[in-house]
Amino acid sequence: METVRAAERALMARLPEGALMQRAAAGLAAACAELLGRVYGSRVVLLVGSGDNGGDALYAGARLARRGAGVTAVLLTPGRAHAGGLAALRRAGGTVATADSAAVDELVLRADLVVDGIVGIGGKGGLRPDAERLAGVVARSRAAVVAVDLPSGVDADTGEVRGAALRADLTVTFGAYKPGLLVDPAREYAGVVRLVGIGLEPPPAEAVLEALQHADVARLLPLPTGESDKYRRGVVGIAAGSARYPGAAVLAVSGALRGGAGAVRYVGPAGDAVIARFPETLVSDAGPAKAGRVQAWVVGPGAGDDAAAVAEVLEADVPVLLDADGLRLADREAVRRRTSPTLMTPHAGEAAALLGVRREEVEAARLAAVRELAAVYRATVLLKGSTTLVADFAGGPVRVNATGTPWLATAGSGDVLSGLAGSLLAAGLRAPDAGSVAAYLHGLAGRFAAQGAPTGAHDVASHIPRAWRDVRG
Ligand SMILES: NC(=O)C1=CN([C@@H]2O[C@H](COP(=O)(O)OP(=O)(O)OC[C@H]3O[C@@H](n4cnc5c(N)ncnc54)[C@H](OP(=O)(O)O)[C@@H]3O)[C@@H](O)[C@H]2O)[C@@H](O)CC1
Ligand SMILES: [K+]
Repeated sequence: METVRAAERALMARLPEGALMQRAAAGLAAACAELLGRVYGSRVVLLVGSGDNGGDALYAGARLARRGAGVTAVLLTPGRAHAGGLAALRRAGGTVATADSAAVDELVLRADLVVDGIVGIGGKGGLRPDAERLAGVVARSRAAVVAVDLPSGVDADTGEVRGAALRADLTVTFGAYKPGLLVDPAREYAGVVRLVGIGLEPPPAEAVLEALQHADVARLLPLPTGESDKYRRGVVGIAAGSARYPGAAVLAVSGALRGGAGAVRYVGPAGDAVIARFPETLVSDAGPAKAGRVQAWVVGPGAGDDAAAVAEVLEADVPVLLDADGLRLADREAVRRRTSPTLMTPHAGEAAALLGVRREEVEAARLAAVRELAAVYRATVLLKGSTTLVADFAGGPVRVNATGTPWLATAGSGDVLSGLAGSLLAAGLRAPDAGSVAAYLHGLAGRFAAQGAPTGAHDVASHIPRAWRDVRG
């Protein structure tokens, strides 16, 4: 499993700094050269802060200057720039300016490439005023922007962005991905992220985030054996849909049929619509308590105000997935009391309502929000959005899903996800695995369905089998 994590400052500090910085600068310079195409004669501006992040930029700038680029370092804190890097740049023929000199805006506006070495993992707080002003000039420039380690102004550990930050086309990061490069809103500022190995392997036990890859998902997928019958493969119960929203039931069932459970049992008022589309569904209109045995429940998509169904499901001693109206109707104490796993799948708006904060606060601090919700409900929480996060109340790394696509932001897409994740729960996956595997398959299916064009939720569901095949290789 590829582990992504917060920057490990203590570990880095024990290693020979000069050597690591040279490796970092070499990787950075190579990426810049690739982006420039032709290095000789190009105009490069380095924005240099007072720490080692600026040192990386200076050494990389020296490498580009040796290959014939015109390189100017703009120092934000003259007198405190990395001394070795500055000397190397000067030796290579680079020039130096200070951020307050009148010519700096012109330099930035005419540059082919701007290298953001203002601040890296050592940054605290947002950009300071002089850096903020420069960020504005960079935004007006046509230059390509390469961020060193991470875009200056974003929070490396949380992905939060308070105030202005540099917007990069490419971020060259060293040793390990930082949460700020993977979690929105910071992720948006990073552009394409390239990892340059510098010989630092983070200890997995200290990971803050982790991302499943194909091989991890393939290991977790529930596969039938010779012994399997439909009951051994698990029955998933779907309590969803209403007279007003029968489509939510159909879509949740469409996801559930492709999640590995042996059978799907539907309970609710949309049975006719479900059967018409998926005749293999077991349908009943009695409440969940009378529906017969299931190995996991999904409750909520399009369910309207059926609080009784939600309460009945929460009493069941099997894993429960709460989505949409189910999140709103569930009693917090009833969820906390449960001894079987609960998986909650809110989007930012629903998470905000549950936490009693504004939606913008959840969007600005997704990592903190998903952890808090998991702790408050003693549940596993899958926070949907441009980067889907899965946190468990027991702690451990938060899982970030890498397969999503903006095309998935379409009506009914969440209903498909809930059915799929519920089916994986019924097939025996742990709640964090069911949530993260479902998000992974759903994201891939969304990509296959969309292929660069708008798509509907039913189409995403019908591409789930292709996602399975893709994962299994
Ligand atoms: N260690 C290693 O082995 C390797 C590390 N590497 C590289 O080093 C980077 C980390 O370097 P670092 O620790 O020197 O911190 P860094 O991010 O440059 O910033 C700290 C400086 O900035 C200042 N400052 C703080 N906040 C600020 C703000 N908001 N706005 C402006 N300034 C602010 C603060 O000074 P202050 O003014 O607060 O006294 C301090 O001087 C890392 O990201 C990677 O690029 C690679 O070479 C690989 C090997
Ligand atoms: K930076």
